Amino acid sequence: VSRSKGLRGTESQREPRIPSQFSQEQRIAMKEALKGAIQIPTVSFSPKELNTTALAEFGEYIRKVFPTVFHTSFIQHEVVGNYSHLFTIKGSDLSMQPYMLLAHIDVVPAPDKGWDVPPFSGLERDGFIYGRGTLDNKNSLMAILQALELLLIRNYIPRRSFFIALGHDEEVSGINGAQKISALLQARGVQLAFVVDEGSFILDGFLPNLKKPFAMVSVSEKGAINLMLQVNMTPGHSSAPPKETSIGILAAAVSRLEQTPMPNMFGSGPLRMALEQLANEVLMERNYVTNPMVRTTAALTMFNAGIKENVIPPVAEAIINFRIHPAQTVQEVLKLAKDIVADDRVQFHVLDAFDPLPISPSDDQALGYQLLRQTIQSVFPEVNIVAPGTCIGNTDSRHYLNLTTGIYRFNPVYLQPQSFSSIHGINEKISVEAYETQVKFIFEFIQNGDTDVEPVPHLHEL
Ligand SMILES: CCCCCCCCCCCCCCCCCC(=O)N[C@@H](Cc1ccccc1)C(=O)O
Ligand SMILES: [Zn+2]
Ligand SMILES: [Zn+2]
Repeated sequence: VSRSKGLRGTESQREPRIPSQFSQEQRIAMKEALKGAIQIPTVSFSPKELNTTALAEFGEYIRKVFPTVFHTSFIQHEVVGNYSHLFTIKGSDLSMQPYMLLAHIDVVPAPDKGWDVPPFSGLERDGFIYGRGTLDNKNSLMAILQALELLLIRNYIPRRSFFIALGHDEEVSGINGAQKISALLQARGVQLAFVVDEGSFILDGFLPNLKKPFAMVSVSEKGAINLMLQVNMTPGHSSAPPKETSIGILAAAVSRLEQTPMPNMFGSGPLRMALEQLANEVLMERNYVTNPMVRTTAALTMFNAGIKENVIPPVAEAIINFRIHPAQTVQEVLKLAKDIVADDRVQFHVLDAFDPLPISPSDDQALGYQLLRQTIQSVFPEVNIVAPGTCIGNTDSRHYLNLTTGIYRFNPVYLQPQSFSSIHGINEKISVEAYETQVKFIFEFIQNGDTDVEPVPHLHEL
């Protein structure tokens, strides 16, 4: 948490800096490009149900909208896993370790109901572009390519190499996109200085006792367990019901899980330093958006039982989606869940699970974190708190653990609680101004990446 600069700036750059000012024509073109991206319905329904027609169309679209990116001699473009894209931008100084920018092409489904404008229309209303993907995550994808296109047409040549990885199945696990790109780079012996992905924002109005917005750069993300609970009982005629049925036993078990919060871990994990000063423990756990920051959560997401109205069902099943706080492990959460359920008739089947992700460095020597902080300070001078935090969901970045210890999740966009609800919800939108600022941020960030690794010590202050 600091206001001071952590990296040496322009004196270590060899090329003159390109100012992040864009013509009126360019500003119109960039917002129209985002609208066009929103109009392609790249929806992921499940790992096996992707809109492959839309994903292929999206590949054609970026070729059309960003011609310079695709026709620059020092940029290599590859399609991975049929629909994901990997760009290798070769810098002039191969002694500098490369980094990687991530974004994803796919979006979650968006039924029309409840939207002010159709979710795949990309319509502009009152200065906002509406549609699925405007915050998650076509804004990042388009802003990255747009910033690079604008730099290239001004003859920019990077010193430090970098990669851009655009996954096509993040919303359904990333195993055919990000995971394949990661394996490809590993096979090539690539090691990255750091990775920047989606996963956090400039948070505005989330903490009741903090009026000022603050930039939360997530240095970890929660683990997860998909746990299937199953109760098997003897079936029979519904006219003579037993005292307890599989449905009743299971319902009671999941209700106990829902009603018994996991322990409050406030003060543990990467948020510790910042939160102890920024936040109030009790107020945080009362709010459903901030509660996941302080504990492991348990969401009852699927329930299945019964075969006929007049048959006592043999089996009842439920799925609980846990998101594990960085201060806990899969094994600890399973033990807690067993103690809460406290019924041997309820069988536990772990469908899949992973521990919280390692905590990336955020000290003065951490290049990725310091570059983000430096760029936040210059593009958002009004934001004077930058704090490390935890991402409450999972992102494609978890597939790149083999390539780097520096994984940072941050979108340079203001987020209010209302806009948080629109992510995976209704009326997802971004203001034209916020999108332009995101392009500017990446335009600056890429140039900042060319600085030498010479962190300058700074004072910690709030
Ligand atoms: C200290 C102040 C606390 C304020 C808390 C406010 C939190 C607001 C931050 C909002 C960021 C939310 C962005 C989360 C990105 C998660 C992306 C996502 O939805 N991922 C899926 C991926 C997935 C994983 C596994 C299987 C299928 C899909 C997810 O479910 O996590
Ligand atoms: Zn996303
Ligand atoms: Zn998402």
